[in-house]
Amino acid sequence: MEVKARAPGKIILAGEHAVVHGSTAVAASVDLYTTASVRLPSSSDKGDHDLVKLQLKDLALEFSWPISRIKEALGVFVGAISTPTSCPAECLKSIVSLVEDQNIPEAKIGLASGVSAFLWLCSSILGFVAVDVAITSELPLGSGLGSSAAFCVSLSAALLALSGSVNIDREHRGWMVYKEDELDLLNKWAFEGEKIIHGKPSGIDNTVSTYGSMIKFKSGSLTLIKSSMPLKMLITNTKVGRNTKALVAGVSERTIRHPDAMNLVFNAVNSISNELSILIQSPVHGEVSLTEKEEKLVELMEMNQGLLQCMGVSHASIETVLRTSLKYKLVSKLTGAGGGGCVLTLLPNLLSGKVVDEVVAELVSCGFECFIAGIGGKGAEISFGDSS
Ligand SMILES: Nc1ncnc2c1ncn2[C@@H]1O[C@H](COP(=O)(O)OP(=O)(O)OP(=O)(O)O)[C@@H](O)[C@H]1O
Ligand SMILES: C[C@@](O)(CCO)CC(=O)[O-]
Ligand SMILES: [Mg+2]
Repeated sequence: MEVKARAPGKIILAGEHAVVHGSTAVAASVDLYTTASVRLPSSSDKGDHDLVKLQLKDLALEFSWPISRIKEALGVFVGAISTPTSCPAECLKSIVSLVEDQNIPEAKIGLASGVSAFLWLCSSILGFVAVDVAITSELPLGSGLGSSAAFCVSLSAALLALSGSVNIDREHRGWMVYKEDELDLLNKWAFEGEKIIHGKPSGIDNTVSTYGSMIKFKSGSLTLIKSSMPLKMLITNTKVGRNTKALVAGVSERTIRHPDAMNLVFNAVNSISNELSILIQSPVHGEVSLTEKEEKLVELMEMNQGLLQCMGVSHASIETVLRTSLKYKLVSKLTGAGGGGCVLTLLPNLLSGKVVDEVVAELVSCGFECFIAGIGGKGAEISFGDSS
């Protein structure tokens, strides 16, 4: 039996990092997906019926463990748990040793946390059974577009579909969406995977990947929102690698050193996110009103970027994108954890295509990659049998 699940990445319009410390943030899904195909091999599949296998297709990597090895390492901690549960520290140690068995090449060692999250989700949701999982992704990994969340959401969605713990029409062909209670369950499992990858996630990335659309998020709760103005964002990937867990930990350490100052920074971000959410939802009355709203949005993005610099998560490559876009009177802010990764630039409604081409050409000449993705679309979906 085989099931596929796909889950989108995201951009954060305002509030990254501060959201980990209780501030409001605003995020939207992007139409770039991670897909997990999960198959339970039958006893006639020679050699595979006693293995747990993970294939990362885009990276041409494959990992596998005999079920007996996983059971021996994790048996005391897990086995088809019906409610989303955090991986205990002792269990994580055993998972790390299972991952070490696989000798991941040093250049790709960042994948170890994703493989660990896989082992926790797979053995907790399905128990100790042979399974063949293949992952493909349209998202750049570790670049601020929520690749870790899309990985955890797509994987958990497919595993839940096979576990029998969700009510779903297995005869339906094509993509379908879980019902609300099941989406909540999926989101909670994905959050447990994110904890293994991010350390201390706020939950915003897995939430927007699960539900899609655009959300306002604060202290674990979401409000779906809808922008009344077109939001065209140029996404520039600086291609500077970074790791969200380390950046989140760095902000927490700065907060311990300067609690009063940092709490004021987080409060300022909270106000920016709330103002941004009201601004984008309020009605637009003609072109003048749209231009005015864009000017306010640009100012909020600029202020948020300044506060992210205060938190210590900007980077020389991000500053280059800011300076380059500013030459064309365009404003940018980092998105996601920063430290490199992706930057958003608002493309106002009346901006000419010629200017967009020029700014893109200059950013590309710096070695960056630029693209425009659709935002605020679908969340997680699953499919049994053939789908495209
Ligand atoms: N398709 C995938 N296959 C395997 N592992 C993945 C995949 N996507 C993400 N990961 C795991 O997530 C890690 C990247 O997560 P990280 O949180 O650092 O970046 P991100 O999620 O892309 O950005 P942000 O958290 O800022 O939005 C990878 O190093 C890997 O461990
Ligand atoms: C940096 C952060 O705020 C967003 C990463 O996309 C971390 C989190 O909220 O889990
Ligand atoms: Mg992440």
